[in-house]
Amino acid sequence: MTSSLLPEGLRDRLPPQADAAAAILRAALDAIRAHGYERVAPPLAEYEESLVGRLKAGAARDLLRVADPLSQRTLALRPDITTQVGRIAATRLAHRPRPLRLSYGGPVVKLRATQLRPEREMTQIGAELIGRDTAPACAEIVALAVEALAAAGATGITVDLTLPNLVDTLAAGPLPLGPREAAQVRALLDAKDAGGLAAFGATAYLPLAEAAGPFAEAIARLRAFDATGALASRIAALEAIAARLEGIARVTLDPAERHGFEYQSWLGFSLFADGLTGEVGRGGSYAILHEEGREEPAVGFSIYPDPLLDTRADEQPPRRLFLPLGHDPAAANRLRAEGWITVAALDRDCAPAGCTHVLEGKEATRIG
Ligand SMILES: N[C@@H](Cc1c[nH]c[nH+]1)C(=O)O
Repeated sequence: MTSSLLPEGLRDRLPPQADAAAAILRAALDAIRAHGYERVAPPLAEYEESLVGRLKAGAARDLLRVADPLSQRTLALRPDITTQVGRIAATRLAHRPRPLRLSYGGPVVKLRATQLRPEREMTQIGAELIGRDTAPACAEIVALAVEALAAAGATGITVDLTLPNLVDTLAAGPLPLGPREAAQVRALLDAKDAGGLAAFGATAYLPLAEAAGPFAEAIARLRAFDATGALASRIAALEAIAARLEGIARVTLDPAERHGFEYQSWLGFSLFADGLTGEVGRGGSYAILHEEGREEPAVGFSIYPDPLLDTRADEQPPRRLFLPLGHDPAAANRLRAEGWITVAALDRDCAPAGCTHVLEGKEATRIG
C-alpha cells in the first residue's frame, strides 16, 4: 500500500466537478471565440528550451521536467500556454496577417504548489492578441477577460491594473537609476517598504508605493507624480481601459505591483471575483521573440477557473430520465434532442437511481 494514491497537488476530478469543469471551459471559450479568437491546442509537454525562450523576459521557473528517452532531451510540462501560443505565432502562424487573435484552454502543470493554490495541475483558459499592444488592443483584451470570467460563472469581478516595467521606464528617464539600484528599488516597492526606499535615498519613488487604490483616485495620484510627462501615454491608455470596463467590473490601480508579472511589459492586470480567494486570472502586454531577432508586441490574458468549480457543481442537477427495458428508442432520441439526459436500463437489476423522471410510453413522468 502506498500512503496516498496520487502525488501531492494532483487529484482526480469526480462527478459533478468534472462536468462543471467541462461546462466552464466551454462557456469561457465560446465567449472568447465570439470575438474572433481562433483556438489553438499546443501539446502538454515540449522541449524545455522552446517553452521558455519565446517571450522576452520569460524565465525557466516553475517547470516540471521529464527526461525523454525517445529524443534523449529534457521535456517540460507546460506551466503556461501563453508561451506556446507565442511560439506558434512566431513560427507556424508567422505568415498570418496581424493582428492575430488566438485562444486556448487546457491543463497546465506547475513544479510546486503555493499556499494559495495547493494544486499543481490547473485549467488555464485564455486569449492572446498578437501584433499590437496599443490602448485599444489592451482594452479589448481586458474587457474580454472580464467577459470570459463572467461566462465561467464569476460575479463581482475586479480588475487590478498595474505597470510592470514602470521602475525601468522611470530609471531610464526622469528618475535615473543604475541597473543594480533599479533592482533594489523594485524589490523595495514590491515589499511596499517606504522606510527602506527613504533609507536607500530613493524617496522620489516613494509616491508609487502609495498610489494604489480605486482607479479614479490612484490615477490622479499617478498623474500628479508624473511631473515630467514621461508616463503620459500610459496614463491615457490606462484611462481608456478603465473607461471600457465601466459597468462590467470594478477597477483598481496598483502601479508598482509586479508580483507574478514575469514577462509582461507596460501593462499588467489581475482579476478577482466575489467569494474567491486570490486572483483568478492575469494578463498584460509582452513581446514575442521571432527567429530573426525581431520583437513583436502582443497582449493577452489567462484565467484559472478551478476555484469556480464548486459553485458551478452545486447548481441545480440536470433532469435525468430513466429508460426502462423495452422503452421506445425514438421517444428517447427525441427527448435527448430536447436536452434530456437519459440513463438506459441494461437488465432487470437496473434501478432508476439518481434519475428524476422515467419514460412511460412517449412521455417523461416525474418519479415519486
Ligand atoms: N499567461 C499569463 C497571463 C498572460 C496571458 N497573456 C499575457 N499574459 C499568466 O498566466 O500569468
